[in-house]
Amino acid sequence: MLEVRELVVRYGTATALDGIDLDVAPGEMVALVGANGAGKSTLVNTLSGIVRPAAGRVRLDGRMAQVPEGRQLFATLSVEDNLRLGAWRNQRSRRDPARIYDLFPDLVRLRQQLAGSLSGGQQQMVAVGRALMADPDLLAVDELSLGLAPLVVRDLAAHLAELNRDRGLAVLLIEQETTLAFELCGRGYVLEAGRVVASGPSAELRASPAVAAAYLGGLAPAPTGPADGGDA
Ligand SMILES: Nc1ncnc2c1ncn2[C@@H]1O[C@H](COP(=O)(O)OP(=O)(O)OP(=O)(O)O)[C@@H](O)[C@H]1O
Repeated sequence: MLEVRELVVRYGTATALDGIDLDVAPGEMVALVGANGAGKSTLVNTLSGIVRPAAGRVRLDGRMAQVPEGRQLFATLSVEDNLRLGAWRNQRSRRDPARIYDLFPDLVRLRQQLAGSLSGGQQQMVAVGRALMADPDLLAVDELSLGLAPLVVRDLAAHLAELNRDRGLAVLLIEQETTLAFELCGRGYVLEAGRVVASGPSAELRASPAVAAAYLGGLAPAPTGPADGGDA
C-alpha cells in the first residue's frame, strides 16, 4: 500500500534522505528505527507531504494519517476539539469521536479538559486518537514512546496491535526504542545518515550488527560465540 523508491530529500545543501526504498503492505506493521538525525521524521514528513522530495517517488494506496513527533496537540483546545480536528476532511457522519472513546475509555472523563493540561501519556492517546479520526488505512507513528513511562508505552502499543489485528490498520512505527519496535512489528528498516543500512524480519534485525552500529556509532556487539582461532 506504500511504496517508496529512491527517495532523496535535501535541506539546502544537506542531504537528509539519500535514496530510500521502503514498502508497507496492507495490514502490515513495519518498524523504522535509527539514531537521532538518521532521517526518520524527514521520511514520515515526506510521506505526509510536509516535506517535498528532491527526487524519487512515493506511491500510497489509501489514506495515511500521522502521529507527529512531540504529539503537536492544540494545547488550548479541549480533548474533544483536538479529536474532531483529525476528522476535518471526513463526511459529517464520521466526525463523531465516539469511536475513539470506545478505544480509549480513559479519554471520556477528559473530553472537556484542555489538551495542554494532560499528562504525556494522555496526550499521546489523544494524538493517536486524532490521527485515527481521519479513518486512515496507514498510520505513521513518530516516536510512540518519547518521554513516556514504560507501562504507558505498553498500553499504547497494545492498542496499535489491536487496531492492526482487528481492523487491518497498517502501521509504520518510527522508534528509537528498538526493542519495542521489533516486538510490535514483523519487519523493519534501519536508517543511518539518510540511508537504509539493514532491512528484513524483526527477529533478524534484532540480532543485526547494523542495528548496534546505527546506535553505537559503528560499534558492533561483542561476539557471543567462542573466539575463533585466538589462543589468548
Ligand atoms: N527543517 C530542517 N532544516 C534543516 N535540516 C533539517 C531539518 N529537519 C531535519 N534536518 C536535518 O536532517 C537530518 C535528519 O533529521 P530528522 O529529524 O529527519 O532525523 P530523525 O531520525 O527523525 O531524528 P530524531 O530521532 O532526533 O527525531 C538531521 O541531520 C537534521 O539536522
